[in-house]
Amino acid sequence: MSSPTLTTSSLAPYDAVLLLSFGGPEQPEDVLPFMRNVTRGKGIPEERLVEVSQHYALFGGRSPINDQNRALLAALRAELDARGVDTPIAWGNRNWEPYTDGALAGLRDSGASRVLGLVTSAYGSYSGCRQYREHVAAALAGVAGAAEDAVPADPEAAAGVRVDKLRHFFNHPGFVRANADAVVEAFTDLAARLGRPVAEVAAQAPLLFVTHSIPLAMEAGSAAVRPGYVAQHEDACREVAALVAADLGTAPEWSLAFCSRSGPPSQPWLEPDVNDVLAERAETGTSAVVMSPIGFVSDHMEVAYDLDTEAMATAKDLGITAVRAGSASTRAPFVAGLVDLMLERAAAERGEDPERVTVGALGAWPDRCAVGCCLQRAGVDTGLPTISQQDADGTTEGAAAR
Ligand SMILES: CC1=C(CCC(=O)O)c2cc3nc(cc4[nH]c(cc5[nH]c(cc1n2)c(C)c5CCC(=O)O)c(CCC(=O)O)c4C)C(CCC(=O)O)=C3C
Ligand SMILES: [Fe+2]
Repeated sequence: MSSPTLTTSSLAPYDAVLLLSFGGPEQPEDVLPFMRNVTRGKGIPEERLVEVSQHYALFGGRSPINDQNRALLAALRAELDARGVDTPIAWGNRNWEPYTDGALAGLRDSGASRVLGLVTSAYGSYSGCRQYREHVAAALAGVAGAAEDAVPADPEAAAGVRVDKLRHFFNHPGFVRANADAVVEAFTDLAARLGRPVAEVAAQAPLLFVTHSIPLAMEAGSAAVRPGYVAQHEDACREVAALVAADLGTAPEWSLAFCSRSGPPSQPWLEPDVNDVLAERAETGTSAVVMSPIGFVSDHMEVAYDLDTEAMATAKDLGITAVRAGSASTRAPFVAGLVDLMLERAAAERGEDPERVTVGALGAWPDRCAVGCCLQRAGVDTGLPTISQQDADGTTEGAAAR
């Protein structure tokens, strides 16, 4: 869905784009070291580590996420080429190879000094926003040769590379359209399985949007400055459901459920869990559902295990026919929307006033986060160096934190 206002074929002032993602193991020996990277300092119980390692073992010790990012990288390259943009695009992960520091060092060595970072998280929270911003700052410190426990206050200046993170895209029309297309396909598939008209099925089978649960303290942290993680999801869900209703001629009843809860049992996380929702639904007579993994950009391990393996088994036990909709992955509207966002941001950095295309009620996410946005725990600002943040006075001119 390319916007008519974004016809320029330049990403100037950016020298390069960096796709930033979570990373995942690619062979059995990688699983435990990857898990330790992810959970370092997070207070995740050892039993949970062992349990999640077994999810990876079920899939031969290989997460699908890296191949999905390779596919996204190729799709973005093709879309940039189609628009006549030859800006290079690289890829780095937070938790596994290829790591962000190596990608940044490579970009710097090839002469890049301004990089546009695209994080594969649609929604803002510590997990999807600040944790990546702190991670890039630490990676830049590494590129600059600083010790791991002595991150300079301005890692971008030290490394000679500035990284701007692209705004969150949960309410961008490309992401919403891609998810809606996938849900329409899922209802069509469900109707075929039941041998009934799709409009009739959409009127009766609930649409369960599913996302990653986070601790309540992290949810509160996400909601301190802007509408929080849950509010962002509800906005996206409402928009996806409206497009589905327009396509199918019937508005499905929808709700938001959570998966992949972690952490100690004493720590409250967002609920309801998708398995509990299925059980409640079965009790009130539901016999068919569509599950849309709206919180996930691709069908990585949370989708492959928590939805396709665990929730599907729950549904089967309960006698519910369930179809899992696809994710945005490399669907054309999503990929085109991401390139629209890159062009929008580049125009803004050139001092132009591009249209900030969004759907829903929340408006465009700011290009730079406010101080105190997306803290890990509400009210606790560790003050760690981060990229893509405003200065304390709300400007972006200072050197310390962008
Ligand atoms: C909001 C969110 C997203 C969605 C946004 C986004 O996409 O960024 C996401 C994505 C992902 N999470 C992933 C994997 C894991 N997440 C874990 C743990 C955690 N996730 C959390 C949140 C999120 N996570 C949180 C609050 C924790 C507790 C520890 C902490 O506070 O950080 C653990 C440790 C074991 C466990 O506890 O489950 C693993 C292995 C993978 C890779 C999958 C693959 O390999 O295909 C991906 C894409
Ligand atoms: Fe996670």
